[in-house]
Amino acid sequence: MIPHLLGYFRQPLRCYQSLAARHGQPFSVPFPLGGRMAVTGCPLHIGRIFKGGTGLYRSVDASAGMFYGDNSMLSLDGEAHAAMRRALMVPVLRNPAIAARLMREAAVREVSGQKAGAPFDMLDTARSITLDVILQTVFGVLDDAERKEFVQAIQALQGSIGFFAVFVKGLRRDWGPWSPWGRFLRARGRCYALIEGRMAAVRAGGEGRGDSVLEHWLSLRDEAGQPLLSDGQIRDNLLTMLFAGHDSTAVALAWALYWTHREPGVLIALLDELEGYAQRGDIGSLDDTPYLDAVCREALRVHPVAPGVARRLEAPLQLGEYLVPAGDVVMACIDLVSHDPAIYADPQRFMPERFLERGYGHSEFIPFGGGERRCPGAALAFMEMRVVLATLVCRFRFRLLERRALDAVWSHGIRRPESGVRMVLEGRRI
Ligand code: HEM
Repeated sequence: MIPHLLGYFRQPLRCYQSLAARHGQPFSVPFPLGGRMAVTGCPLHIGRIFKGGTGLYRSVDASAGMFYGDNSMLSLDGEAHAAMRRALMVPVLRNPAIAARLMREAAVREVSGQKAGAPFDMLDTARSITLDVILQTVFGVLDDAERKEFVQAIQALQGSIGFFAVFVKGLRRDWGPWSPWGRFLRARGRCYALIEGRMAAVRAGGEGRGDSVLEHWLSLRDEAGQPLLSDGQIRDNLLTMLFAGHDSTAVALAWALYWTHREPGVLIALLDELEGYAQRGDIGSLDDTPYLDAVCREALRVHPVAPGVARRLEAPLQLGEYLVPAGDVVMACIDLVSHDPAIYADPQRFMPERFLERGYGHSEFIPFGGGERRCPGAALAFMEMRVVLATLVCRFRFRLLERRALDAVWSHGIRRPESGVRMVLEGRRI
């Protein structure tokens, strides 16, 4: 178990490729939270995993609620999960035109604050942009003081999640504010207090722009005219959105900007396609930009934010010749399928054109997972990648400081570029 875990955490892709070469797919490894896990990057198996119905799976970690709150869609299973998703699945992009405008403004504001000629970390900049966007999407407009408080509270919560507490349940105990779990609980309490304050303000004064996720959830009613969601359900799921909704998008954006500036041909082709957007600045010019889409898809393919998505089985599941027993975990391995040379020729190379030359199936391109737990923020995240990337390359000239191949390292439960993507702002294009 230990050598597997060490190899996995250092280089998940290499570890899984060597196990797949030795044992075929799916192959089985010990699962840190109990039992074994059948891992597969075969599109046929992945399709089968994603087709499994509501009753087939339960959470891989029964105590997930300890992190996100018991009402979070991340903590629920089976029918309770399906019902919560039905209630909560407002299109996060309720008004795409407004969302795109705020994404563009957030991108310009953040980068305009950089000093020309001084090195900066593009991942940090992307995080500020995506945090701003998700806060405005979830809560509507916040004043500067409120925004600052939310940003500090979310960053403190993120910084408080210890690596070991994720995998060692015994460490999830409150031994005071200096203990790892105690620090986490207090940081989460601060976020709860801010969210509850915002809910009260919206209720009391109708504060808000009218199109925020919070306002929508507060307005939902059941057949008897009673609120559909309790305060606890709204609070836990708002925190889930804030948490799940910014870091992963920032990482994907940072990788897209890294490759765009590492491969000069990619930047040239992108600027060529985006000429209309650069001249007019209207979001409508981004409606038909296949190369921009392909760059974003390729960044998600080469560097999946999560190595795979896992489900614990309630009933046995046949994957090829292997019957995975109930109680074990199955993983649709994003890393393996994204780097399968039979699907993506020369998989280590960043080649956006591959997405122009052919389409990829739902089980071949899975950066957002699939089935009933597919990422509910996928449309928002993809749109944000497109708008922010297009805006930054059209408005600003950047130089990449580290041209070497960057590894991905674990951070706060996802993987990010090891040194954050160091860049220099060389000037403005427009
Ligand atoms: C590039 C950015 C993003 C990537 C790569 C990403 C990826 C993922 C993946 C792989 C999953 C697991 C899916 C599964 O189990 O099949 C997931 C779940 C989730 N994501 Fe995202 N995500 C991104 C952005 C977002 C955003 C912007 C939001 C919120 C607005 C969000 C909210 C969530 C939530 C709430 C879940 C849990 C869904 C459930 O368990 O039912 N994500 N995401």
